[in-house]
Amino acid sequence: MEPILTINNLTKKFGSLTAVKDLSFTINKGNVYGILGPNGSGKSTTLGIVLNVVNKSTGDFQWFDGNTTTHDALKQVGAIIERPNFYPYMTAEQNLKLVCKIKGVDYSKIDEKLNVVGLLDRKDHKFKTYSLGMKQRLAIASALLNDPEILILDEPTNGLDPQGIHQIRQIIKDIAATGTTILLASHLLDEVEKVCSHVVVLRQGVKLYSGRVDEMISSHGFFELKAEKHQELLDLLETHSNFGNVKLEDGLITAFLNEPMSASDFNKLMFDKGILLSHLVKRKESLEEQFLQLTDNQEN
Ligand SMILES: Nc1ncnc2c1ncn2[C@@H]1O[C@H](COP(=O)(O)OP(=O)(O)OP(=O)(O)O)[C@@H](O)[C@H]1O
Repeated sequence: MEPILTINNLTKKFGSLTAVKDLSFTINKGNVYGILGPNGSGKSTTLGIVLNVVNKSTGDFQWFDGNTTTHDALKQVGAIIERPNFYPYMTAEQNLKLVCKIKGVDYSKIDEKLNVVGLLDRKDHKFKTYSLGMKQRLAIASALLNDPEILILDEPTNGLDPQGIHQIRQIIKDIAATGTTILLASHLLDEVEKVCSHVVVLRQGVKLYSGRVDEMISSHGFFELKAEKHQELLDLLETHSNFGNVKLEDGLITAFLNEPMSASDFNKLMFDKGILLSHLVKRKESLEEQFLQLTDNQEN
């Protein structure tokens, strides 16, 4: 496996607040990674550090094989960590020409990248006439102009309507299918499930889980769960054939998942009953526990 980004024991403090704590993970070439966590869990801070816009406190990170400086490595990184910002009275094409000049990229890339994001037929329209979704797609086209090794996106579907969300997710998948590595931050489990192959789950700056998305919840084993609608959750688990050994102790429910279950089926089950989990811990083995925090996954 070819490493794109390796993060080792990274910590970031803002005064007395620890935004990222002792975080380690590796991004390998060709995969789609999500950093998943509720607001304030340290996602943007982590992205900011590896993109050199936020200073780390302690720990380390290295791009690629570690033989390139961060400054040089970032020339092979496309990133969108802010709201798309282009000249409003210039067309999409004119805006991208400016980006090409700054990045030293040939204009011939413009049509190619506008095509990737489905904006080729709108390239003569002024940026200010674009919808939010189109603005985000233009930002993606812009980030792709120099054919980056990795595309980094912070909350790529925030504020978009369902159609806009669907389009952006599909575009990300299309880009990934061409071999570009993707790293996106999201507070939506749904987004990570639909788009990502791998995930790093953060809560209050601490890594709770990292690994494949499909292994996050799908394999059978013991779970600890908590929800406000306590009784409903108990009833659901007790009557559902795929759960056994359901117990309640000190407000914490434990259950055994008899058969593998996809994360989306699991969430649908909870969602249909109106149950919002505040805590879900999967006990993979008795000694090694893997934690998942799904607190705000269904609020949107
Ligand atoms: N420049 C800063 N100064 C002080 N505190 C900060 C600064 N930037 C972030 N923080 C704090 O660090 C913590 C992590 O913030 P961060 O933005 O990384 O979280 P996040 O997971 O990206 O959440 P969100 O989706 O809300 O941006 C938060 O408590 C935030 O208030």
